[in-house]
Amino acid sequence: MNEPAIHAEHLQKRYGDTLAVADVSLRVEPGEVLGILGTNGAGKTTTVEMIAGLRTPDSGQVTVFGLDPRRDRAALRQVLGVQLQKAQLHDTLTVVELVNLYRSFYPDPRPTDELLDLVELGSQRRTRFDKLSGGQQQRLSIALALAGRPRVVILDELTTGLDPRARRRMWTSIESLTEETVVLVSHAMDEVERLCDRVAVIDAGRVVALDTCAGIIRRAGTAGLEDAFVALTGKELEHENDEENAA
Ligand SMILES: Nc1ncnc2c1ncn2[C@@H]1O[C@H](COP(=O)(O)OP(=O)(O)OP(=O)(O)O)[C@@H](O)[C@H]1O
Repeated sequence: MNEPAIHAEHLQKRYGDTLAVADVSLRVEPGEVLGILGTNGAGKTTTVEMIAGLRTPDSGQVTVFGLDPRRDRAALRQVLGVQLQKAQLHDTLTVVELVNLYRSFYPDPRPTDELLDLVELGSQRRTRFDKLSGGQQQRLSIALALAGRPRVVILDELTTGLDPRARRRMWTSIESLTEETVVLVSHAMDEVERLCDRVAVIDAGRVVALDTCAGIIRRAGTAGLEDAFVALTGKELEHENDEENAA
């Protein structure tokens, strides 16, 4: 079998008394789009932060194309792009300055215009980061995650806070990433069903299902992914975009 893009085995992470990640094992194949689906506080962000080397697991192992995210930091930076929920960027730099700053970290970066087009920020190129809307800031952070042509991209809450049109356009952009391995943290069923080859359902820090959407639905014996999620976790997902989508 080929080397996996991501191989996580029995990851565990605690914050004080909170067991954020109890036991997460995942294998993501190169080129695959894996969704991580779970309710608030399920442990999704902590899981991807351990994959990205931003947090050290208390126990367990993770590799990204064979690299240890903590030990092989410099090498990992060349293969992994991360967009986290809250981007912390230099507020006073403009969109194009930030894009070019990030491009400068890599030997063969994507062209500036390609990045701006991908997230539809071409007309905001001279706007300072702190003058962008929340959705624009989020789109910029996705462009920055893709600047170095990473082999693996982690996107945490790709479209949360985006309006319905921006959401659909972002999906189209992600669908154009055919070479990359993508880990997409989400609590939106429609997003996961459209974009992901397989889905890991995480509940209370554990993987309770890891399969294609169709496989998860079949095993749960439900009509759709949403009902399967409820059957697996006993919890409902929030629907922050529903009202907007109906508009
Ligand atoms: N830095 C931290 N310090 C203390 N507790 C934390 C910290 N980060 C997360 N937690 C707790 O760990 C648990 C898992 O959090 P995590 O952010 O990984 O979940 P999540 O599934 O990404 O949630 P969300 O969908 O709300 O982003 C939660 O109970 C959260 O409150």
